[in-house]
Amino acid sequence: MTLNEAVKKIRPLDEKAIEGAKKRWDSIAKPLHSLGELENMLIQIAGITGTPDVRVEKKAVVAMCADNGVVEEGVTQTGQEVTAIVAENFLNGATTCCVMCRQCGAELFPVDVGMVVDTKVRTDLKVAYGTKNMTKEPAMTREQAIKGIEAGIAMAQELKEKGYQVLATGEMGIGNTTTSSAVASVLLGKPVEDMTGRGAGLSGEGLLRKINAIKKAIALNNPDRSDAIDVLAKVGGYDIAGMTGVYIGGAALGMPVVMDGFISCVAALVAVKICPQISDYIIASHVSKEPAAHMILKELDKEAVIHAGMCLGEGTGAVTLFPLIDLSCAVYNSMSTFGDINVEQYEELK
Ligand SMILES: Cc1cc2ncn([C@H]3O[C@H](COP(=O)(O)O)[C@@H](O)[C@H]3O)c2cc1C
Ligand SMILES: O=C(O)c1cccnc1
Repeated sequence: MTLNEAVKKIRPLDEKAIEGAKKRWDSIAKPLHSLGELENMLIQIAGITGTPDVRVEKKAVVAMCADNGVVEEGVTQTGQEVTAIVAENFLNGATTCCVMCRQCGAELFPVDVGMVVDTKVRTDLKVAYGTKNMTKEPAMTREQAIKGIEAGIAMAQELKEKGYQVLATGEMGIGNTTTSSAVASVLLGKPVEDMTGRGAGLSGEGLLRKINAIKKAIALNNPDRSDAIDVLAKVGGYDIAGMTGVYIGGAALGMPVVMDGFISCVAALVAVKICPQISDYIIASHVSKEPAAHMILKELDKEAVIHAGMCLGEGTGAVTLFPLIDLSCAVYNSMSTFGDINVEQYEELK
């Protein structure tokens, strides 16, 4: 499916299914709306999937792996080689996100969308061997950015065919908090200083270099704020593009997509700028510790239920939401209703 085809397929949520899910929650023998956002999450999933019969048994994380040319500017604490090491560790079950997935019964699918080396991770959706250094030239061409997005759409399609019912976005790409801050700064029209944090543990001196590199890249490439693909191509990366595609593909195929942290939220912002309706298909998980994370969530008009000071990436925050979705489903699907029990006891609650 091309980007244009996917965008054309996106429909408003199913109002009948939403009403059905609300009715189901209100019939359950507990105080009304007392599970707060956990109730809203399932109502949203009902609207996305078009049925109040909410089942979220098969869950997948797509981890978009790519390298970012801007790493040459000394904007990260670790070297570029770490991208490939962690990417291969996804296959060995040896990353943080793998451990979390195992614990809660989710599957992780790493994809090489643009790493500088080939590894055992699948390369069939690879667009290029890393982006260019955006402080010297555009990170990607527009065509490459669209190919990156279409890699994400292809993954959503593949996982839908394999029977997955909910997707989460994850990534691995040293330097991708630099590109995320650049994209966010342009799309939100906010100062680079306010949008930039320490990523995976950058020193104070490094943070200054990072801010300066982002400023230089934006000044040189002059991305068009009203054209999210232009912004993504000039100062983004393949990892962000791939995740943008997962949101677009998920929305086109009627699948909920759970956002992870800062990088993941920036990719969602790009998707929503391409097609605002996609927002209805996105579920927020946590508020990353990166300083601009809450601003992106605000721009997306999303409420994240987990405030745990996490800033790991890979999809870890999104996977942390999975057990909460399971708990919510368990209550929704198996609790007794006011109709099943002695109604008089509960009369006051209704
Ligand atoms: C060993 C290691 C494992 C990781 N897993 C996720 N990230 C996280 O850190 C990177 C972004 O931070 P920055 O922009 O500062 O490079 C991304 O790959 C993100 O997923 C990691 C980073 C490291 C070092
Ligand atoms: O919020 C995130 O996803 C994040 C923040 C810092 C480093 N890696 C990921």
